[in-house]
Parts: sequence; C-alpha cells; structure tokens
Amino acid sequence: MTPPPNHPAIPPRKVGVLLINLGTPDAAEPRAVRRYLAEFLSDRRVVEIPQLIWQPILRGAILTTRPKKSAHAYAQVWTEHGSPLAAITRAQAEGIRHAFGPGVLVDHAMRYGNPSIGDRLRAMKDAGCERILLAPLYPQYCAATTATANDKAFLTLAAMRWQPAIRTLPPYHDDPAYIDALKQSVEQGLAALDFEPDAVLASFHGMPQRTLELGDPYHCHCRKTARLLSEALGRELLVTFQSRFGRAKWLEPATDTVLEGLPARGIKSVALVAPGFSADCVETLEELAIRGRETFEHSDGERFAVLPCLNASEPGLQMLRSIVQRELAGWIDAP
Ligand SMILES: C=CC1=C(C)c2cc3[nH]c(cc4nc(cc5[nH]c(cc1n2)c(C)c5CCC(=O)O)C(CCC(=O)O)=C4C)c(C)c3C=C
Ligand SMILES: [Fe+2]
Ligand SMILES: [Fe+2]
Repeated sequence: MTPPPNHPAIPPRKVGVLLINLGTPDAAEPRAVRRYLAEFLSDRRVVEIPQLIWQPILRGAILTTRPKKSAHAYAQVWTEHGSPLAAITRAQAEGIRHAFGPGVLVDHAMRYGNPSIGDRLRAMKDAGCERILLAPLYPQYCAATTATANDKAFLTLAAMRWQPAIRTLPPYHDDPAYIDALKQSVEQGLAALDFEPDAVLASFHGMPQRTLELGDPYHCHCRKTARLLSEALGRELLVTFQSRFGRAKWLEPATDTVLEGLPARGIKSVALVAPGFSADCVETLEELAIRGRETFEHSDGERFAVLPCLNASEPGLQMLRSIVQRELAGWIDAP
C-alpha cells in the first residue's frame, strides 16, 4: 500500500548499535580541555556534591587551573588522528561495522563532547533504526560511567515522538569473552617485553570510597575481573586504583603509592595492565605510562612497562562482536 502524499518518508527498518565511551577534548589545548572538563565535572553522576556547593569550586579553583595541566598531559599523547580515546573508539566501531549484516548500523558516540549521544541517536533513528542497543564500553558497571551514558541517551529519547526500542549492554566484567580477550592481550603484551616482570599490576580507574558504601558495584566488578584474569593467566595480579580526584577518600590501594613502594620490597620490574579501560587514553598513556614510570624509577625501580588496552586489536574486536551479537538476540537472525 502506498502512503498518502503528505506522509513522512519511512526508511527501511534497521537495528542500531551505539558504542559509547567517556569523551575527550576536541584539541589538546586549555580552552578545549576547559570546555570538556566543565561538561564532565558538572555531571551529578560524576561529582555527587550539591551543585550549590560544587559549582563555585568547579568554576573557581578547578576550571582555572586544571585545564592547563590536563592540556599538557593530552598534548603528550595526542596523535595525528586526534585524541587516542576518540581515534580508538572510532576504530572499534569500524572494526565491527560489518559483523551483523546490512540491517545493522554500528556507530559510536561520547558521553561528553563529540560525537554526541544525542546527534548519533537521532541520526540512527533517521536512518530507520527502530531498535537500538546502547553499548557503554565500561566492563565494570559504575554510576559515573555506565549509568550516565544511558541517562544521556534516554534524555534524547524523551524529545522523540517515535522512539526506537532500546536495550542497554550489561556490564561484562566477568564475561568469558572479555576475560579471554584480556588473557590473550596480556600474554601477547608480556611476550613482547624484553624482561620478565617481578610483578604484574592491574590498575583500574578509582572512585570515591563513598560510592562503594552507597552500593555502586564498581569496586566488586573490578575485583572480580582481576580474580578471573589472574586465574586465566595463572599468575598473581596486584590490584590498584588510579587517577584520584579531589579530597575525599578514594578506593585503595592507589596505583602511584604502590609503584613507589614496590622497589623497597625487592620488586624492581613491573608490567601494568589497565583492564577497565576499553581504549587507551590519557589515563593509561600519560598517567600510567609516563608519570607511573617516573614514580617507579624515582623509587629505584628498574624495568617498567604498560601493556596496551584491548583497543581495536583482534582479541578486542572479537570480544565486542561476541557480546554485541548476544545482546542482539531476537532482533537479528542467529549467525
Ligand atoms: C573507566 C572508568 C572510569 C571511571 C570509573 C571514571 C571515574 C571518574 N573520573 C573522574 C575524573 C576524570 N577522569 C578523566 C579522564 C578519564 N576517565 C576515564 C574513565 C573513567 N572515569 C577515561 C577513559 C578518561 C580519559 C579521557 C580521555 O580523554 O582520554 C579526567 C580528565 C583528565 C584529567 O584532567 O585528569 C578527569 C578529570 C572522576 C571525578 C570520576 C569519578 C567520580
Ligand atoms: Fe575518569
Ligand atoms: Fe588521571
């Protein structure tokens, strides 16, 4: 049946998969970093202090000093394709684009900055996606990452007359496909080193200790990933938490404090892995690989390496294809 002449165009029905990561500045310079940090650190899921108290601190002390310092960190890791996080997330979407057949559109978006979740969701809907899987690429669930990405998507849907049906990717911290991809990646990374490390550290992004007490499963998810990875590798992993922000107590032990103390315990060579980051970013490439090395070497450490994240490596893409395929069950034909 042909629609009446004034009927809006109806594109062929499709399924969408939106990979979502945190976001990153548009340039490694203070103005762009300030814009990014203002959006990021104004998110109530990230800083859980009443806005009346927090905004003056943010606009005063933090946004006048941190952008310059952070821009310097970003400048040290920036690539010809832009921020590593942006380039790798794009490559991940490209890498699984054709995995589910022509009826499935794969795209990526960032919770803060560009490409925005709102723009990409509207584009998917315009392209005919009546069912969309939101896939925040955080293996360990955290309100400050997973939940806020989904919140943002639902905010966009709130303005749509004809909403797509939505699924959200569950945390995959203990998924055998994820643990296996990490195992392969860590084994490859260790084999490529010219030394055998005395210890391997698994460094996760930190969170305020209070979020654990309030019931955020993040800490437990990190611990479980580390236990399963350690079992899979058949070697001990020291679990640490990095990137402390602000004055509140954060999850411990802190990565930098542990790195500082290891040489005095006779551990002179270390390899670090950051299993909670699906893509290398300023936190792994600058904080761990540059500043972490300085901390370790200044404390008489001798050999130091940071292994790459899963990124768009073959084990990483294989894992993404497998978890996305599973979440699309019933929406697309089985392979
Ligand atoms: C992987 C999980 C992450 C959690 C949990 C997380 C919590 C969290 N982060 C901040 C503050 C900052 N994080 C910054 C960078 C950053 N954080 C994550 C991931 C998690 N954050 C990533 C992937 C990145 C890298 C972004 C990039 O562009 O490469 C930054 C910006 C950099 C800097 O100025 O140091 C801040 C600030 C808080 C407060 C928080 C939990 C409450
Ligand atoms: Fe962070
Ligand atoms: Fe950091």
